[in-house]
Amino acid sequence: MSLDKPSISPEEALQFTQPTEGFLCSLAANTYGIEFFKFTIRDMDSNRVLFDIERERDELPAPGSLSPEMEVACRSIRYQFPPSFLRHRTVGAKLVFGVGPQPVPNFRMIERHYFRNVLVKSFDFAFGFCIPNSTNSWEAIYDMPVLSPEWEAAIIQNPFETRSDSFYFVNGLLVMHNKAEYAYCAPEPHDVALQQQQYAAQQYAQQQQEQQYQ
Ligand SMILES: CCCCCCCCCCCCCC(=O)O
Repeated sequence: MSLDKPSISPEEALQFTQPTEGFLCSLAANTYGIEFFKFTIRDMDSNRVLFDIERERDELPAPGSLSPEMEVACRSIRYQFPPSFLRHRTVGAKLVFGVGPQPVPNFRMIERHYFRNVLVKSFDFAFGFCIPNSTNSWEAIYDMPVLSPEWEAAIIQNPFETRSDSFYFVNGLLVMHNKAEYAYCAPEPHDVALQQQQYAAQQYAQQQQEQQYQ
């Protein structure tokens, strides 16, 4: 990846019609020391938490200290959601992040979601100004797309062929670019709970039987 690559503008990000080839800025472009600590997704109707991840508050890797493979890995994430995720009306994605010693003006995220090479939904969220050395909490509200039954089935049946590019801008300058891949075929939480209950009942029955023979 070349550090000399000219940055893209928010307007250009909003024109993309398919996932980008690779990343459009280097890790070194994050000169504001923006660091993500916690990410929680909840269903806005039920308030149920659908995904929650937290990471250690350690130092950002020094530019150039990671191998190219590690660099790709630390900018990419794979989500596994159940099919019902696609049927929520709105989900809230709350990000807790810190910034370095400089003020961060006009912090903005543009996120493009594709199935294969077709744009399914585009999001454009503005956080605004971040105070130097602050930890901030930002909940972006995603209006979920209304999918036809055919599209929904295709997305569910083809795990990780739904992808997104997240572009983070400060004052119109691209400072971070991350990628995500999605499988929407994970077991539904109520099925997992049912399996756990069935397993516990089997274990209990087995224990009772063993006690009878002692
Ligand atoms: C099939 C298109 C669905 C579009 C909506 C998906 C909403 C997903 C919310 C979570 C996005 C997290 C992105 C990230 O990790 O950067």
